[in-house]
Amino acid sequence: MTAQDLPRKVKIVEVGPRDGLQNEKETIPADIKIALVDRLTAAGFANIEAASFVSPKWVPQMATSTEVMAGIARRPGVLYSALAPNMKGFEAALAAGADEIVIFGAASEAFSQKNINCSIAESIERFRDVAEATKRHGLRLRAAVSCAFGCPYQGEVPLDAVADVVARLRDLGCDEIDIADTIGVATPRKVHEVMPRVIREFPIEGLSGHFHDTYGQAIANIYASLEEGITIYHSSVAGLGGCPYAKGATGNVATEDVLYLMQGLGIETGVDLDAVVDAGQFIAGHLGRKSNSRAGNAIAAKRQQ
Ligand SMILES: CC(C)(COP(=O)([O-])OP(=O)([O-])OC[C@H]1O[C@@H](n2cnc3c(N)ncnc32)[C@H](O)[C@@H]1OP(=O)([O-])[O-])[C@@H](O)C(=O)NCCC(=O)NCCSC(=O)C[C@@](C)(O)CC(=O)[O-]
Repeated sequence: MTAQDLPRKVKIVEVGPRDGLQNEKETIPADIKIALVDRLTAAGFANIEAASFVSPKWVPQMATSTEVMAGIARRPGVLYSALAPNMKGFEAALAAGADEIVIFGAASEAFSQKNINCSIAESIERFRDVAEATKRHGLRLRAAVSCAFGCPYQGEVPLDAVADVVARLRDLGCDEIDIADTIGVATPRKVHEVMPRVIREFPIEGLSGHFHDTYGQAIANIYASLEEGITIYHSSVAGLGGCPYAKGATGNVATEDVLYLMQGLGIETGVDLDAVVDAGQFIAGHLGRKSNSRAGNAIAAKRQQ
């Protein structure tokens, strides 16, 4: 396969304000989160994961989600997504005006227990109510499948387990399903095994690749996913993040790096790389550390010359 055969256009879902920030120890003021989302909106993303309505005891950083959703300057046509693990989360996300509800399950029993305190089967039952309510209110429904490429607790995750969860989430009426490498252990070979298997269960146009970059493989894994025809990718500005229930896992692949890759391949994203570099420098500055984006730092350094 050559670069000519890759998709010509992809959707990048910016998950920095949620997946990126949820793991930060210091409480980030809502106005900083709002300023970040507004910068990302201005950069041209069609979909931003802005909030998470989960137990504040489990993930304290997301406790300001209602305030964040109320404060952002929404651009018409942009989807602002929010995580909701149960009906309590759904009601809060609905009241906050989320455009898309994200339920989040796992292909690994052990991870499901640690992350949402229930088995995979129980999670599907909880999600059923959320899915029905989401559809009833005319909102979009997305689902994440954590540990699709490996689990921090049980290690190897069988392909059939991934496919089975994808099929169960499909049956709940999901519009989009995220195939997540929660701990960043995948390599392209694994991607070429997992993606074709899940494509058999769910329309390819609605499948996304959600890669963490713990082992530095995320860009290679995205390229492998492009070769499989996947056209939706998640990334986090400045490479923010890590999962609170996956120790040692680093952030999502940096959005700036993904945009640089897509630009180089001539693949349309509709997102302004320079504006994302600015957003990355803004949030890294607030956190008092260097951005994790190689491309973002290189572009920022070049501007100083
Ligand atoms: C799912 C639960 C709630 C179960 O937690 P539980 O303790 O089994 O739930 P519960 O129903 O027994 O409720 C316990 C307490 O939480 C409250 N509660 C219950 N639900 C909510 C809610 N929605 N919003 C606010 N509060 C809530 C509830 O009211 C109660 O409060 P109390 O009476 O003790 O004061 C808990 O395990 C939880 O919140 N987990 C969150 C885990 C999480 O957010 N993980 C990170 C996101 S997933 C991720 O990052 C992976 C992803 C998506 O990016 C893809 C990838 O890379 O893999």
